Amino acid sequence: MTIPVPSDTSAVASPAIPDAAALALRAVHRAASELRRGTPVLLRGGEQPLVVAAAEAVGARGLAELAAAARTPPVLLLAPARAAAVAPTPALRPVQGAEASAVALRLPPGLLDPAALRSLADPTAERLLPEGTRPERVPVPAGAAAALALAKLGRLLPALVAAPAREGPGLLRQDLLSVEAAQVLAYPATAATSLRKVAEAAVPLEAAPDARIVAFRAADGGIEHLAILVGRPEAQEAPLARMHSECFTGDLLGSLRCDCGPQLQGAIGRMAAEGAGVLLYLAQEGRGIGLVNKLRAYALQDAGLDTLDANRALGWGADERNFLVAATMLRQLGIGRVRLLTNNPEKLAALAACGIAVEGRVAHAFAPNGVNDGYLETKARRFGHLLA
Ligand SMILES: Nc1nc2c(ncn2[C@@H]2O[C@H](COP(=O)(O)OP(=O)(O)OP(=O)(O)O)[C@@H](O)[C@H]2O)c(=O)[nH]1
Ligand SMILES: [Zn+2]
Repeated sequence: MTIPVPSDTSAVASPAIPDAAALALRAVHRAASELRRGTPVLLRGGEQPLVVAAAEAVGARGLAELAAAARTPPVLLLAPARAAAVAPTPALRPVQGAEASAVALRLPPGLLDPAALRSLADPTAERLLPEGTRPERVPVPAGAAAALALAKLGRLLPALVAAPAREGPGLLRQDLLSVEAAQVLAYPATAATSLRKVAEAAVPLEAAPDARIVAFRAADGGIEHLAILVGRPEAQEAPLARMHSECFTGDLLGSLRCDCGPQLQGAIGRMAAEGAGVLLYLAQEGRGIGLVNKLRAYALQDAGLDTLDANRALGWGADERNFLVAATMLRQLGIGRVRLLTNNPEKLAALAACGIAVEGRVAHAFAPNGVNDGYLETKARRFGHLLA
């Protein structure tokens, strides 16, 4: 029996990326998974390693492992916006550089418990703290910014228990995974540039019978990003393109809270009408915060915050997406110039900054549906979205 060889081997071959980059991606991806399991990890880079665990995931066992590896009692690391809600007192000293993006709080013994940590981390899980147990601000340890970044890569709330690690063989016996702070900070760019085509097939769509899907995977082994090609966009001078961030609720369920469903279908329909286009379906649910955190943000929006303040209250930025992913995919598809379907000026600037020539913007606004009116109004007023 002969095994058929695909005619386009670029669809299956995965050119090697430099060893150091591959090892860095592996180390960071593993460490983020450990945090999701409630296991502590070691962050190296400062004068002494920091042992950290995710506040929303750590249980009694993880806290005991952390204590065994720590030189001092742990502190709680939070993003500044969340810390302002938990401990509204001035910082002890002005903070500078990367550490300005984190706040450290001393944890009174009563709060070093999984349920208390979860409620300190998560504004949607808040419960009253016992009288006199308000956490107090302390100096931020080196590596705090990388610790918060690692939790975010694991799509966890940026809230961690952290302590300087003990030196010596005792630490090795703990068998904790270790990762470099610099590798964590470089991860989004390293992962984006490591994307490679891993599969390709024709998938005729109701609105676009001549459609293909090309799947791209990063060397970290994480979730794939998809390109939906209508016709042959690579043969056009500057084809229609859309960078569409995944929205489980809007794209799949038809949620009325956002405009993603109509934007997705509308983009494909428009590309079919023009005869060609490329829609990049990016695994960046919730503007990069993940579905679980988007649901938390929705709960905060139901309590009165808008979409931007809800992200910040959870400790995230307003928009955590990285569009280098999209530029890498376009380049591998042989598309260097595009007309971008979007209302978001940040997307135009971000794609251009990654080396794709953005020849113009094609407006992509849909009428409010009675539920998403406030959301669309916030996008225009606070994100600068263009309405036409
Ligand atoms: N965090 C958060 N994400 C949301 C919310 N509503 C929708 N999203 C996410 O926002 C993303 C949709 O953004 P896009 O449509 O790609 O882009 P955009 O920034 O709105 O710009 P356009 O190109 O004009 O649509 C999806 O990942 C949604 O899951 C929300 O209230 N909070
Ligand atoms: Zn949506």
